[in-house]
Amino acid sequence: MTETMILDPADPNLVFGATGLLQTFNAAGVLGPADVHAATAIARLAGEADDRVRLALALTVRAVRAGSVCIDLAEVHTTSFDTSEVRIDLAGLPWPEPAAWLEAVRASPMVADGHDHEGGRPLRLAHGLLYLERYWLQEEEVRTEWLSREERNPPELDRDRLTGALDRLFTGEGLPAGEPDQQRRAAAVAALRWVSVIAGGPGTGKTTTVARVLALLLDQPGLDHRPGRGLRIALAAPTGKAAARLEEAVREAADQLPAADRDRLGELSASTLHRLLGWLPGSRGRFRYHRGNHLPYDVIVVDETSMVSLTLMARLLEAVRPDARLVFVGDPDQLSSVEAGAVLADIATAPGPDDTALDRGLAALGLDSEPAPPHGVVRLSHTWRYGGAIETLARAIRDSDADAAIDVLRSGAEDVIFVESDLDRADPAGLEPLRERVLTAGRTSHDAAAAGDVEGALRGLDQHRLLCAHRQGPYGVARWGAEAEHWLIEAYGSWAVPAAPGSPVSGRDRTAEWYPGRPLLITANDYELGLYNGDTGVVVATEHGPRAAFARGAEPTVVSPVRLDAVQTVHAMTVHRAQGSQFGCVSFIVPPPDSPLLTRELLYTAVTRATDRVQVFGTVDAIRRAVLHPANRASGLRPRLRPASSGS
Ligand SMILES: Nc1ncnc2c1ncn2[C@@H]1O[C@H](COP(=O)(O)OP(=O)(O)OP(=O)(O)O)[C@@H](O)[C@H]1O
Repeated sequence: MTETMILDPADPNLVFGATGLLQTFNAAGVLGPADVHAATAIARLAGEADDRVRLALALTVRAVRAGSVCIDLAEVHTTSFDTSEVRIDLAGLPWPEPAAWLEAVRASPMVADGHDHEGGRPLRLAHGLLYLERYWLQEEEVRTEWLSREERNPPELDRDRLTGALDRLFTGEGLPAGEPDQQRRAAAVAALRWVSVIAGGPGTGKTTTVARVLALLLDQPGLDHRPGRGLRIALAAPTGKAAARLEEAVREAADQLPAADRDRLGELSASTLHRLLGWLPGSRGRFRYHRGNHLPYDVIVVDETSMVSLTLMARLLEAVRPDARLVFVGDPDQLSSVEAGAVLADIATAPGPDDTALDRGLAALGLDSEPAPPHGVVRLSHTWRYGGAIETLARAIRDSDADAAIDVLRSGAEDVIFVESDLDRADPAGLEPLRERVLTAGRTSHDAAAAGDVEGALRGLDQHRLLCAHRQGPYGVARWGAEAEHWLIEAYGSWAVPAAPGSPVSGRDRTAEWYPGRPLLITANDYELGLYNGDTGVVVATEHGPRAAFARGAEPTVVSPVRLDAVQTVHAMTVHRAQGSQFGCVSFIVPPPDSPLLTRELLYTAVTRATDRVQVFGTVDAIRRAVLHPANRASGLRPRLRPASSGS
């Protein structure tokens, strides 16, 4: 929901009847109606009359909506909750004095005070942070499940076989002289631990490494090596699109393995995490597999882990047998999940105790040139897919080097275009590269779709994607999607629109609405169809009438439009929604420098969605601001990823 500062009696964001601090913070746009209502109702039930405690509760609810797991009462007055598209002046608000506020919260009957306090209260104050109890429990679950896997005796392995397989599968060929083979190291760590992370940016060979890790494990003696028997392997990702990409990429990587390894691997398919966990209709977050009914797999690989929320990670970890290997794959520098948590980034940056078992294991494999990485996280840094200006730009953003990022943007490189333009205007200058890409990709997709070519239409769809940070306003999806649609109509005429301009909705020609090449966005999960919020597809003309096609590994999902409940036309989308996908060309509308959404992770994620060309539209000030401002998601996981005895 967009927050606003405007005090308008008809404003749906204002809660009439709110009192005290809740009213003030609601009127200022810090708290939304959901936060105020939740805090009022819970405080009433708990008999809590202290205004400051009600405010703390409402802010905790607000923080979760903005992606944080908890709040720090001493810091919250400086927090810009980053779902807001408008910056709110926090300094002018009547923030309670922090020490007294903390004491009031600590004494409240709504608050369980301390790590070990019994549960059953709505809030928990632990390690200086205030949580909704539900998120505290999930964070504890992730922490303890992760640590219990670290503390178990390492998996038993035949070291000689492992060394032989590492030598066969990781030759280091193609790496610059002297550069250590981090893929080999990541594979060894994945084999030697119950839980590990293969981290890296696009094209660093994460999936290639996954295929080889699986080959290493299948090479171990004592297993029935027939595909589908012996070692039971699951591949999963948070979205349908990401699962489809994982399946395809593992298949391609497997094709490059020596024949015997390839045969042992067989055909692997990937699913969404929801499907893996056994989504139950109408169960509101309960899954078929859980602590009391573990998943049957021996190895579970999860791709695009940056998109996994705290809640989903907690459900996954409890559902996985303690003696199953978990390999997480992802890019910790990307935006975090839409829902609360930044689990991958937390784990990838958490300090850890010395891992002596892993040190010994790596030494036995001759991989002891560096100490064992904390928490089994190995970062791949060599890029194999492309080395052009996109990579240089991504690296500069990740390294927080604003001057270097601006140099690349202005370098005139073929694959990085920077249009320095004031997008706040009605008719901004320099949009020609954007218009050209919109028209070319639209044409390709339409022509293939009109000819009934599903694959071609889907390929056209991925040729170009227009990304924004905001939904509304001069920098938002609504404006830029309409702009793109306008260009398409102007260039190609009526096929590019759902109905003739100006025609009343009731008089709409239903077939015209499903015109070939119409780009679609799914806006709610549909587990029956296996389509998920954020999936994109395209309408294709078939002999049976128009059909909606979605990329799904080897076989696209093709469904009748009447079966789609939550779908809209997508000419532009948010960067968040584009996570887990890549496109030939990406055009990114950079928000203004004062946008709370403008973070390093946002810019990095937008830029790295492109494989061949990125077009950035905005100002140098906004780029500089983004590069220098990392996202700020509060969570207690990073500092607490160590045994409780060493840090409560
Ligand atoms: N060690 C290697 N030697 C040669 N080529 C490699 C190596 N590792 C990866 N590649 C090649 O680099 C490309 C990217 O690899 P891969 O798809 O595994 O990367 P990724 O990190 O999974 O990428 P993304 O995150 O974009 O999906 C592939 O074409 C792959 O064949």
